[in-house]
Amino acid sequence: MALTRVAARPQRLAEPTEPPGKKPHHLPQSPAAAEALVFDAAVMSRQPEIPAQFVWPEEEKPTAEASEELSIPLIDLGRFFSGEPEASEEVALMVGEACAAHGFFQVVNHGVPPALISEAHRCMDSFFSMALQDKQVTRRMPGESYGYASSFTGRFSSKLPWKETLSFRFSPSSSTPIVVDYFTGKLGEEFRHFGEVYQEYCEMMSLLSLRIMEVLGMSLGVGRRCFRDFFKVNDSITRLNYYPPCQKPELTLGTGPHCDPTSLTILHQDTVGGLQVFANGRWRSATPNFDTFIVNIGDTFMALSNGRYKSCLHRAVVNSESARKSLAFFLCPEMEKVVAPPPELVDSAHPRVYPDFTWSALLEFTQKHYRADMRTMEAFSKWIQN
Ligand SMILES: C=C1C[C@]23C[C@H]1CC[C@H]2[C@]1(C)CCC[C@@](C)(C(=O)O)[C@H]1[C@@H]3C(=O)O
Ligand SMILES: O=C(O)CCC(=O)C(=O)O
Ligand SMILES: [Fe+2]
Repeated sequence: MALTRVAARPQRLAEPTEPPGKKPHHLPQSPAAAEALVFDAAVMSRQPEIPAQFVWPEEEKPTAEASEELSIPLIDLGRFFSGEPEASEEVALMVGEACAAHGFFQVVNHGVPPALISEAHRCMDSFFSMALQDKQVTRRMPGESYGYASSFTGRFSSKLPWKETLSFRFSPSSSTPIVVDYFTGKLGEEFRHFGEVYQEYCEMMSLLSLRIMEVLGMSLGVGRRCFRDFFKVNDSITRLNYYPPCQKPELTLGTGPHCDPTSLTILHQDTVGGLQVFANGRWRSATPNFDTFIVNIGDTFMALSNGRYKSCLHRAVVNSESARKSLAFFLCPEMEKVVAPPPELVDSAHPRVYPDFTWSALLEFTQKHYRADMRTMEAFSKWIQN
């Protein structure tokens, strides 16, 4: 990405209040940090080196052994909803084992039309191939979770991820087609088709999330309705990840090692591959499979399970040959709903692991005070209790 300097819009960034005892993980660039750095992927790929801000520390750089494939538990949702109790129990057992071990599985027979998935990928190609200034029209403002971001140059000063993202909100209870309105409102009437594609995609993702919540409820012994009802109304985020080719892929990361702070992530990656999961003490690659969605437990659901299920540690690597894309649907509860495990999951042998919190508080923590990584919940718990 070419390093160009543009006059920074004068903007007061929230004074970061780092969690006590934690070295500032990142500090939003203050206006005094002078001009915002703008990285233009279209130009960068012709530079011999990558900017220093994109070079990650030795201990976090991708390694060759991580490219070995991970055998991902394959969950057949058709079997769970077949009406045969034994089949449902068997599927719930498989999901429970995967979630207790590493918080990661994939679902097949999910009911999402392949044509919709293909069109969603095609629209992503079209959006991210636009000129930077046209994408910047939807630029993400400091502290916000929605909009276009190029490598988060405005948020972080080091370990920049080699990616561009477009994130937007979805709520099934919205009285208007919120995704259509976002695309037509931000980009104009000519983007109505994009909006309709992603509106339908988000509606399918929300329904799929609720079906997966039934499986998770059964697997934890709290019943199929427990988490399905908790997330029936949700305030979720869809993120389009675009990873440009990088001439030094061994020096950087598309997305750094992290657990999603959200509840459940349903991810569809294109055929290029690059998602890696930390399981059994090693990084392993998740091989793309067009017919399945990759599902991972996030921090908020880990708290809802009172720590029984693991928030999945994962990252994304890039390559020098081709761009890579992934669509991530992040299921999130209503903003002010109290996140606390069902009483069945708390007893003398399983005391509360995390304090009550709201998603809005955790989201604000990750957007204004702390860069989500593999210790977000530890830092957040300290932060809200002080
Ligand atoms: C609520 C969110 C914050 C992030 C997007 C969603 C869920 C995943 C989070 C993220 C991807 C974790 C790694 C760091 C991050 C800054 C990123 O690389 O994009 C995180 C997202 C964010 O804060 O924008
Ligand atoms: O692109 C990927 O495969 C992973 C992206 C991711 O982990 C995220 O957006 O939270
Ligand atoms: Fe993630």
